[in-house]
Amino acid sequence: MLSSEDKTMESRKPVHKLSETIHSLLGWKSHVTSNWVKSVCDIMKSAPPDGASIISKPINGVMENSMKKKNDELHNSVLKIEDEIVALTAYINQLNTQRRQVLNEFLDLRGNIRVFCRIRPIAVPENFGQLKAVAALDSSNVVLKLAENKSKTYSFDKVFHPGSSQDEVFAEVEPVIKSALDGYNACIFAYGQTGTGKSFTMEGIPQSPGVVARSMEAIFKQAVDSNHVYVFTFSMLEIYLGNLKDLLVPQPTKVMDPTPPCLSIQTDPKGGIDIDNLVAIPVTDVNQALKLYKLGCRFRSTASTNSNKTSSRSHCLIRLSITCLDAPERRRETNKLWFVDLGGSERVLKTKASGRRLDEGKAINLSLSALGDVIHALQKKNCHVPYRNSKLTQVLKDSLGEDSKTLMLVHVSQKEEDICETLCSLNFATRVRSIHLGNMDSNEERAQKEIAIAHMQKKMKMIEDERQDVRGKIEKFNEELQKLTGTAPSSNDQLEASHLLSKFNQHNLEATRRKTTETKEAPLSRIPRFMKPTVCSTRKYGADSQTSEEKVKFPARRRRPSSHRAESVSFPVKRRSENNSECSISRNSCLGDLNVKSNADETEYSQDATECDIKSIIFMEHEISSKSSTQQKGCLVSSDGYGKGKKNSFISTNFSKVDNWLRLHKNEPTVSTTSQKSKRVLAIPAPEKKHNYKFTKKTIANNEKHESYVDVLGSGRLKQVEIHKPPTNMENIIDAHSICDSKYPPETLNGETILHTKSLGDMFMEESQSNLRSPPKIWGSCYDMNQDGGRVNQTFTMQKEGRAQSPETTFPEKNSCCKFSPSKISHCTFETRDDSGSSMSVSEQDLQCLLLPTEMTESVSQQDLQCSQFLTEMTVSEQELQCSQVPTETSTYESDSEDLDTIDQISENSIEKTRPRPGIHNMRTQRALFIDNKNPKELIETLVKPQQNTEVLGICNHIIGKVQILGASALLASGFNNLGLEHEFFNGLIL
Ligand SMILES: Nc1ncnc2c1ncn2[C@@H]1O[C@H](COP(=O)(O)OP(=O)(O)OP(=O)(O)O)[C@@H](O)[C@H]1O
Repeated sequence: MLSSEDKTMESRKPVHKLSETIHSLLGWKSHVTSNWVKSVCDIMKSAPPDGASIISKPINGVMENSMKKKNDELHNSVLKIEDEIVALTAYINQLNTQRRQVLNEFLDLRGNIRVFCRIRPIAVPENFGQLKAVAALDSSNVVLKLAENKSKTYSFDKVFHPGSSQDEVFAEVEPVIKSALDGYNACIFAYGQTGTGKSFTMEGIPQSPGVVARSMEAIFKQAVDSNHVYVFTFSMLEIYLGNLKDLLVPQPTKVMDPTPPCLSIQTDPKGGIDIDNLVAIPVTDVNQALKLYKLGCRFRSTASTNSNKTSSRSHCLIRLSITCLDAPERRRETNKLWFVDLGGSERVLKTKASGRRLDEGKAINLSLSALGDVIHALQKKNCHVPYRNSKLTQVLKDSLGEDSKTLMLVHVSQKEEDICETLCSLNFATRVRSIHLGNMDSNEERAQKEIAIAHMQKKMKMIEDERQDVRGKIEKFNEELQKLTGTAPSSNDQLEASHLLSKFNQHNLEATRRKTTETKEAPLSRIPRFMKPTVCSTRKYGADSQTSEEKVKFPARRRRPSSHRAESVSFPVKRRSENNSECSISRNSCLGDLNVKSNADETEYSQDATECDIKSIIFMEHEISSKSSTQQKGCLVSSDGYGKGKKNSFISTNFSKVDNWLRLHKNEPTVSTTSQKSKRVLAIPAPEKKHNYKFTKKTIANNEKHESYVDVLGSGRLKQVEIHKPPTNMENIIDAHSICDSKYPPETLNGETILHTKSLGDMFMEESQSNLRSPPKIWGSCYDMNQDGGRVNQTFTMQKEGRAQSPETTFPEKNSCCKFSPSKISHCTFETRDDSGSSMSVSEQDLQCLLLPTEMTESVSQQDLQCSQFLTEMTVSEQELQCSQVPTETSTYESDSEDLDTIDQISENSIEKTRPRPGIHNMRTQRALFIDNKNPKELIETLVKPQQNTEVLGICNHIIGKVQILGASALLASGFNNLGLEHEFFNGLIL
């Protein structure tokens, strides 16, 4: 039997021995023509890989030589092309370096800060009766007609007349974009009076995109064209009323929405500026960048003013971070390119702005003046530059100085009525321009500079043409190479790119890891108290700063509705089209119909961008791009998609902020109250469970005051009680002093005052010694425990006046007894929420309330109260506990202020010192203990010395009797009668 391998060999045999077969054929059949032999050889040559070995085996000397020759030729030509490509690549690199040098020289000559002036055209309806105050003299001079025979000329690097197109503007902006790719920090900003076309220049209109869109396109194209691999991240923020706002994060529109984390400006030791918490999204191509830009624009705050129907009420800043690891000649490994659409300067008198519009205008003017101061200081080469005077200059600090390229586009209006603003803008722009050019330059020097600049421009053009030529040649050679070898030329690039990407990812990952380890929080227990986060700081810095433990314990607080939000109403945007309305709206709302929540003087804007909007751009794009990115050089961020498979660490790191926020948005804290308005709380004790309680504070219902201190039993030690908004549906009476057991004086454990609460049984007993009168429908008790000790810290007594509503709130009328064990009484958490409708949360399982009979009135006597089996340390079964559900709805008996007064009173005075207001305090105490005791002193005495009360003896004896019965029963049950003791013995015990 032949094995499968042998069979394969057998099947290959004829092909392997084809040359020998031909030999033999030639010998045997001399009539076979040489043509036939040639054709057979051709077939062999074109045979599939299996036949490759045949080629290597020469048929004869001639064929061997010709084959070798051909192979060599092929090999040589491949080598030659490869050499050419290498040489051309080296040349193109040389040209790149030259171009970079020339560009820098050019920009240096022009100045690190270049200033362009753009004159806004007057629209036809506006044109009527308008005189033109500004005109472009030539491509670099502008004339301002101040009076009939007085005018002033201003010089700028470039002047765009009213008819200039967006293309023309961008052509002048492009060198700065190139500088950004060369590793320089760059900043392009639009300045000018409101309504002069800043947003038109930067953002553009759909038919004619602005500088931002064009720059994005150019930068991605140049990145692909270059021989380097770049990684880009996109961020967008606005400075509104002096505050930074991330435009890529949905802003809260509802009261319940969580507040996004605060953006804060950080300076690194090298002077670099970073914005903490600003979302930076990696973008791999221009489409992603533009989609994010569009999304951010939707979030911008705009409003209708007298000067502009869609006036920007903030400064909008777009940041493109560029990282390139394989280009040591670049200025920086990571640099930033800023696009800034400044808010329009406006004269309040003219715009007649008031309210919020006025505030916005003032904030804009202030920051613009701070920008002017910075520029002035830079111009004067002052040692102190006042960057810190505004958020705008702080953010742009490292992009405005010496080592960066700045381009300012000043916008002016032609209208005569705007002449003052135009004059201010032109003066400001001239001041900016003079930073580098210097006012001291003579005309001759300036002329020389202009010649040098022109020369540089020529040189740059030549280099650029040459580069294009060389690039064309390289492409041709690559195609030839592809034909010869059958391999794609980009494979090397891809390999290189993926290598660089992994390097970049590693770099980022390490940086992130370093950052996290540096900032890793020490365990809270080890941190000094003053360093621990406060509620405010936790709220300010968002949920991120909370430990997971904290998150579990204290669900994120909901935003307290600010007054203006509370006033917000929804109405269609179209109705607000009048100029100078007091409503700021998102940019998108100008385009489409939105549910804008706004009001007069309302500057909050509804943003309709949802989670989906962001995810669709951020995540979907990355999913898509991950497939296409391998095709591109310079567009290298890949991902396996959101939430599945292996994720690109870099992306995941960068997305985490968005994702966290979105998660935060989703996981709104759910209020787990069991005592919502109409919900009932089980009074029957829940099966005991092991709790890991760590309640350290109680929130006790009350009104505005936030905290009060209760000095318990005059011990001098304060127990902190936090007070929030009152639950309107429940009364809480805290009579800590009334339930503290005098037998066990308070002690301190871990700095906390520990109250040995009087057991409920004791209280019950005591109360029964007094005249029972008008017992409340509900009363209950709860206490909290520390995780470890199970110590009772505090006891609350709740009660309800009036009739219980529940049919379950029945109690045996005759035999009105209540059996319970304090040991079964578990924990109770009182929790009020300031904005959630004053709910009170009482843990269902933890709260064990004792319900007294509904019909229990003054007529209830001591005999009726057959509270016979009261055993403080015994667990009483659920059946024994004749308790039922307690409705939490309670009537408002006393005003909240009264509650507060009482608490205050308690806090101020120890029990001994207390001079409670007769009435309220008295009533409380009485209600707490179900007794009618006119004098609180008497009450205390009753508590402290119950034995002195003669009536007490009766009930005590009664209880003792019951205990004896129980004891005897226990003895019987455990078989003591077997010892020979007679029934009389047990009866004697009982009686
Ligand atoms: N060069 C221009 N060509 C055509 N229309 C223009 C031009 N410049 C501005 N406009 C138009 O003028 C109006 C106001 O422009 P824009 O909103 O850009 O001003 P702005 O300076 O950004 O104002 P603000 O500072 O209040 O935001 C827009 O309708 C815009 O389309």
